[in-house]
Amino acid sequence: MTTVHVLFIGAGRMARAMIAGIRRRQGPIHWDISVANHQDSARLTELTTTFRVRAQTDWRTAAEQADIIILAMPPAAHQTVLETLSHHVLPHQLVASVAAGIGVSGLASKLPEGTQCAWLMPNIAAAVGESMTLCAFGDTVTADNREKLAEILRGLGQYHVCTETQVHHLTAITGSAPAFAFQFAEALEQAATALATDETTARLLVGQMLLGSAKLLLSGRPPEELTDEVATPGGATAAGLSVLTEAQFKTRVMDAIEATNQRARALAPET
Ligand SMILES: NC(=O)C1=CN([C@@H]2O[C@H](COP(=O)(O)OP(=O)(O)OC[C@H]3O[C@@H](n4cnc5c(N)ncnc54)[C@H](OP(=O)(O)O)[C@@H]3O)[C@@H](O)[C@H]2O)C=CC1
Ligand SMILES: O=C(O)[C@@H]1CCC=N1
Repeated sequence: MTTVHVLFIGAGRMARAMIAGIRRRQGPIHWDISVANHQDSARLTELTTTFRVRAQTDWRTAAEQADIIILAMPPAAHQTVLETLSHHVLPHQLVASVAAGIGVSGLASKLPEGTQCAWLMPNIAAAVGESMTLCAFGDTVTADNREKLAEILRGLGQYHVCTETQVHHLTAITGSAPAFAFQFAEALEQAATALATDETTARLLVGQMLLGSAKLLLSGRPPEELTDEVATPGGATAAGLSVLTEAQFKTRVMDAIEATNQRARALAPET
């Protein structure tokens, strides 16, 4: 079995979800994973014991051994880290960032010319192998490194290769929208507990309802058609849908998407 060395710089929520996803998959590669963060040593200890990863107090040492370096830290931390990394990165290595707004061109512009770069936009469901991850590759990435990264992304769930511009526009849809879905779930759970049941039951009812709805969507049927199938003409669901329409539900969702993507662009360091 091939061993591939992966270094995560940043050990927060996204790194944890990705490592959990990678460790779930029984694929053709053995992943030797190192993890570094800024200062939270308790976090590194927790990751080490849970996921068989190596904690690194100085990522520069581990960077030399890495085949793939994944930047999983806030966009604002990239400038300094990339400046240092540019003195260490080697031509055969792949540098990938999951930071919102960063862009594969932004990444490449701060590293030596020809450095192999990729920009990923996973989501938190990577932890359960159900992320919808976007991936934009830089021009210089070799077929071998594309395949290695693809193997990581298969561990996280589904992935979709697209352009950098598409990742900018779709960040809110795949990276952030799980939080919107969780807010919807929270509102439904609150209604369920206020009206009829306990919290555990409410979680099951709402979670299974969302899972079933997602499966129907993934079967390829359009949401308008599925909505019509639920809403019997003149029936109960139609009354609830009118309230959402009155509140301009779809417009508000679009506003949230735009605000998210704008903020992502603003957080990224200038190229
Ligand atoms: N959370 C999500 O669902 C998603 C997040 N992302 C992206 O993932 C990235 C991380 O987000 P998230 O995990 O939520 O954030 P967290 O705040 O949970 O984690 C950030 C991590 O980065 C580390 N860090 C900060 N500065 C540095 C530095 N200079 N050098 C090394 N490590 C550093 C922190 O270390 P310490 O704790 O020691 O300070 C921490 O481990 C962001 O760029 C975000 O845009 C992308 C898609 C989804
Ligand atoms: O909130 C954030 O900035 C990150 C980007 C996508 C999801 N979380």
